[in-house]
Amino acid sequence: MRKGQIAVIGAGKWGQALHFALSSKQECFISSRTKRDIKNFVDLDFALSCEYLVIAIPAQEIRTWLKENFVFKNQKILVASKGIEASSGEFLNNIYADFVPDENIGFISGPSFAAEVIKALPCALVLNSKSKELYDEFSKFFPDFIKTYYSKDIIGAEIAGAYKNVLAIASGICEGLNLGKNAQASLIARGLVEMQRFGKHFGAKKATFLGLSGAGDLFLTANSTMSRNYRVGLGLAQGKSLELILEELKEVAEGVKTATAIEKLSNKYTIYTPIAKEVKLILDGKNPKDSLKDLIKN
Ligand SMILES: NC(=O)C1=CN([C@@H]2O[C@H](COP(=O)(O)OP(=O)(O)OC[C@H]3O[C@@H](n4cnc5c(N)ncnc54)[C@H](OP(=O)(O)O)[C@@H]3O)[C@@H](O)[C@H]2O)C=CC1
Ligand SMILES: O=C(CO)COP(=O)(O)O
Repeated sequence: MRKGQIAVIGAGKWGQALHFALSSKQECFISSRTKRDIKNFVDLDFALSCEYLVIAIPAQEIRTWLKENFVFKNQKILVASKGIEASSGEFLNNIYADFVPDENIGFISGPSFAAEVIKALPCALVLNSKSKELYDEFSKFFPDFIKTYYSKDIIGAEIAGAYKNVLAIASGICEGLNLGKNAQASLIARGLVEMQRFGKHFGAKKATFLGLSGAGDLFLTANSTMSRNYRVGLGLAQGKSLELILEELKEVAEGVKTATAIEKLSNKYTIYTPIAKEVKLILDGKNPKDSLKDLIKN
C-alpha cells in the first residue's frame, strides 16, 4: 500500500479535471484503460496500490471494471460517476458495497463541469460518505478553489446526480424545440420535484435535492450546452438519431442509460416519474412534440 498517496482512475474529461485539481496540494497519480501522455500517468496496478482512489469511469462500466480489476486492500475511495446501472436498476453504492466497506467509500456530487474545474474556476462539491473521517481525509486533498461540504446522504446524492442527467436531456429538447424560457423553467422546477419524489422512495433526504447535489447540479446541467446530456436533448429535438448524436459526442452522456434505469425502478415501485418516462420514450423514438402534448395533458 502506498500510504498517503492518491490516484485518479479513468482519464476521461472528469478524471483529468479531478487529477488537475487534486495535484494542486500534493502529487496525484492517474491511470486509465488507454495510456496517455499526462504527468504522473501510472499503470493500473500502481494506481490501485495507492491508499486514496478517485474512480471516474462511466456508471455502466463499474460493475465489470470492479470484478475484473479491483481487489480491496483497505483503500479509501471516492466515486466520481453519476448514473444508475441500466441493466439492473442498481445504485452505484450497492454495486460498490460488494467490494468496499461503507466506512471506506464516498461519492462526489454537486455542480462541476470538468471544463471549468480544469481551468481552476471556483466551485463547491459535496463528498457523501457514512464516514466523516473519510470526508476529513479526502477534503484535505482538494484545492483552494474547490469548497467541499460533507453529507451522509449517499443515496440522495447519487439519485440527484444521476436523475439530473435525464432532466438535462429533457431541457435540451425543450431548447431545441424553441419552447421558450417559461416552459424550460417549468420543466426544471417540476423535474426537481420529480427527482425528489423518486429519491424519497429510496430513503433520500429532501434537503439533498434542494442543495448543491440536487438543485445546484440540475440548474447547471439543464441550462448549458456545456452539458453532454443537454446536447443529447438538443440533437434529439433537431431530429438526429441517438446513434449519430452519441457518435458525434464521443464522451459519455449518462442520462441516456439512466433513463432506462429510472423507468425500470419507477415501474417496479410505482413511482410517478412523468418527465423521465417521456425522455425514455423519446430516446426510443417517440416524437418530442408528442411528448410535450402528453406531459401537458397528463
Ligand atoms: N465531465 C464532467 O463534467 C463530469 C462528469 N461526471 C461523471 O464522471 C463520469 C465520467 O465522465 P467523463 O470523464 O466526463 O467521461 P468521458 O467520456 O470523458 O471519459 C470516460 C472515461 O472512462 C473510461 N472508461 C470507459 N469505459 C471503461 C471501462 N470499461 N473500463 C475502464 N475505463 C473505462 C475511459 O477511459 P479510456 O479513455 O482510458 O479508455 C474514458 O476516458 C460519468 O459518470 C460522468 O457523469 C461527473 C461530474 C462532472
Ligand atoms: O455532471 C456534470 C456537471 O456537474 C456534467 O454533466 P454532463 O455529463 O451532462 O456534461
